[in-house]
Amino acid sequence: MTYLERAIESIKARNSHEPEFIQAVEEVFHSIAPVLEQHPEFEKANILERMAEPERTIIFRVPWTNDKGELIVNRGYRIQFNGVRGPYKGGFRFHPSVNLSILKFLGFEQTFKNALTGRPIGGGKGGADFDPKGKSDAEVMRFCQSFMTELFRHIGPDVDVPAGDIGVGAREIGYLFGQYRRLKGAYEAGVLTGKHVIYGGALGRKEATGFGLLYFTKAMFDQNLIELAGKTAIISGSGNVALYTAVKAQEFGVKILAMSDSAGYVYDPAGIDVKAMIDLKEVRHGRIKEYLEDHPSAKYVEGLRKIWGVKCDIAFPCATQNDIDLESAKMLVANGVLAVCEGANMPTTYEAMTYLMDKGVLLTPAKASNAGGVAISAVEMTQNSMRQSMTFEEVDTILKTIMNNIYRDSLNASIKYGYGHDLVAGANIVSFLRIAESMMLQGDY
Ligand SMILES: NC(=O)C1=CN([C@@H]2O[C@H](COP(=O)(O)OP(=O)(O)OC[C@H]3O[C@@H](n4cnc5c(N)ncnc54)[C@H](OP(=O)(O)O)[C@@H]3O)[C@@H](O)[C@H]2O)C=CC1
Ligand SMILES: O=C(O)CCC(=O)C(=O)O
Repeated sequence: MTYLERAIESIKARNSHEPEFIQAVEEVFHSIAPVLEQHPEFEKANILERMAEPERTIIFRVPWTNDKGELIVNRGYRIQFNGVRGPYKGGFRFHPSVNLSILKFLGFEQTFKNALTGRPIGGGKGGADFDPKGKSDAEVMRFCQSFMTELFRHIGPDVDVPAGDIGVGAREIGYLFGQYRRLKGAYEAGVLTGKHVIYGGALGRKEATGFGLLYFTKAMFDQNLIELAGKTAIISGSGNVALYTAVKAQEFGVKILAMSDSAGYVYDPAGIDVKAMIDLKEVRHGRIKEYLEDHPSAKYVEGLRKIWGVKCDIAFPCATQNDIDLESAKMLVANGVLAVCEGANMPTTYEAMTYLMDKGVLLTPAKASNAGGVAISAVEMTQNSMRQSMTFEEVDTILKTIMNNIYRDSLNASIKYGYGHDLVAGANIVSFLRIAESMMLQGDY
């Protein structure tokens, strides 16, 4: 058995009840076999097993009272995965499906993604099995206050800097920040990112993940001499990442044919009216099928993953993990898809990813193509430390540069290690090397 095989076996045995976590680890570690051959020192330092074990996992009780006066108990988590390159950094997910496996996969992915940005940030992730959907503002506030009442002692601008993810936007970040400030008795603006711009958030953070995804996609299309303008696309999800993917895609001349939520998708042959979709989702907090009320030519189809049967040139999975399974990938290929560009974290199963690449479909790996959000979170941290703020245009220019750099670095690493134009392998290798070398320099922790 090679070192790589032994390490994977050991990690699987230690985390046998965590399928999403094992999936994320295997995907990265399979890419780095040629790197290990050139760096025998990594085996001696047992880098792989150290990298796959979070530095710290915090699990805590979150009691709160609902509007009926009932006391509800949720479970809160913070995984401080790897702090070798800076304060732990990564979002909170509030969703009923949240468990240790999902948060560990997200924390592991985040560590690699953050290294790709080139910014001085480590990796972490957190959240709770709390569902903000259908809750009043007052209930969400009480939940966030209780969550932060435990968590505040574990985070800080130089320690661990959380942000948003599924179910956590500017509203939740505001309540969390307010409670942190109250408990600390200090205005530590850089303790959370994704804050409202009126009190220390960065202009452009809200748009950054979606816009960054399009900058990365454009770099890939340019490299392959394919025109982006005039293409058709479908986007799963209709949350933060999906909406701003739609905005920038449209600006680049792409026609969005369909978008979804967890109940179903809407198809608009005239092209999705993105402004109306933002109003429906961000302002009115409606379900996606309500889009039909003002757009009678559109149709609504119920069911998870049904959207992948819509014929398109580009698929942007922007909802959640394992959204594109093998069956969905086969539908996309049968309909002639050119590219799958990942906005969500690990939205494509390993089998689906392998199938798509074997069929010549261009694929942008999430940890590279959705890194724009956390990259601009790091810019927000910088602004907060300097007590300054930048214009939207300044932030957008930084975002473009970072996304183009990630594309270039991933492509070069893929070529250097014999993978050709495989951005999945390239992104895994670049980030692995940055983390491994930083760990080697800091001793055997
Ligand atoms: N926000 C950010 O900056 C970043 C987010 N990401 C990733 O992008 C993805 C989307 O995040 P974001 O847009 O912030 O989240 P939001 O909560 O804003 O939106 C999530 C969207 O996905 C849909 N969805 C479909 N199926 C599921 C499911 N099984 N579980 C949860 N949601 C589902 C939701 O529909 P419904 O309303 O019906 O639940 C909703 O439309 C996630 O994978 C996240 O980790 C990655 C990088 C940065
Ligand atoms: O902005 C951040 O810190 C985290 C964003 C995030 O959760 C992600 O990149 O998956």
